[in-house]
Amino acid sequence: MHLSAENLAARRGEDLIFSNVSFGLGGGDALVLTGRNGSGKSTLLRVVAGLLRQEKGRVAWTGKDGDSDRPAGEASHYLGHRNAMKSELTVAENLSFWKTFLGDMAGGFGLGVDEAVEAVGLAGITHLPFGYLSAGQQRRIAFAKLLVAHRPIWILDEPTAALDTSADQLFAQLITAHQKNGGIVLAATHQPLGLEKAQEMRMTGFAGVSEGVWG
Ligand SMILES: Nc1ncnc2c1ncn2[C@@H]1O[C@H](COP(=O)(O)OP(=O)(O)OP(=O)(O)O)[C@@H](O)[C@H]1O
Repeated sequence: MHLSAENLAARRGEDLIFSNVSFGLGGGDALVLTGRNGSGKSTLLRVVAGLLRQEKGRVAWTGKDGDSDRPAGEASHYLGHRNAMKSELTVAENLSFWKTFLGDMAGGFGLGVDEAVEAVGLAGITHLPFGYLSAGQQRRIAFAKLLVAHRPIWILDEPTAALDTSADQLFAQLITAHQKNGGIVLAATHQPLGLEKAQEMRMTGFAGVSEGVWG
């Protein structure tokens, strides 16, 4: 499996936010985007997820079965700043909706709703409306959405915002487990996620990017 981005450029409104961004990730790889506020991290994630059209360049993934040059969004989970859950529905109803709506892609199976909630440390609250949960609990349930349907690519925008230290560690373990299963992770963050073997790409706005290794 391979996710590749070549010479991407993106515009928001009138402004070119970045250009000439390229990377290639294979199964098990993680790329962490860092950089100041407004440097274009969320914009790049949204382009890769297929939620925003790029100005230039291409992004594509090739599946295990040789299914090549497909839009990366087809194979991705996207966890944005917002949690994509309905406040008035219960946790179980929200996650069941996503499990049915997304379904599993070839190559893996999502967890059941109860198992996924347990995996994010919140067993026993699936009957509560999502809107009753604390900000950190809501973020944990949003993360459980990644577990209920199989997608090889996880695109994560500030996944640990509003989380306590134990949740930070839990998310790092879940992301690492995804990598060990051959998954790809692309994440934007202002704080180290504690991932093993993650590459870093520092977004510097229109001036370009520099690459290094995180941790
Ligand atoms: N809809 C829009 N129209 C015009 N400009 C936008 C729009 N959305 C974002 N921008 C601008 O695009 C630039 C990049 O924003 P982006 O959200 O990608 O940055 P970021 O690196 O993720 O920032 P942060 O660290 O604050 O989350 C910013 O200058 C922002 O003001």
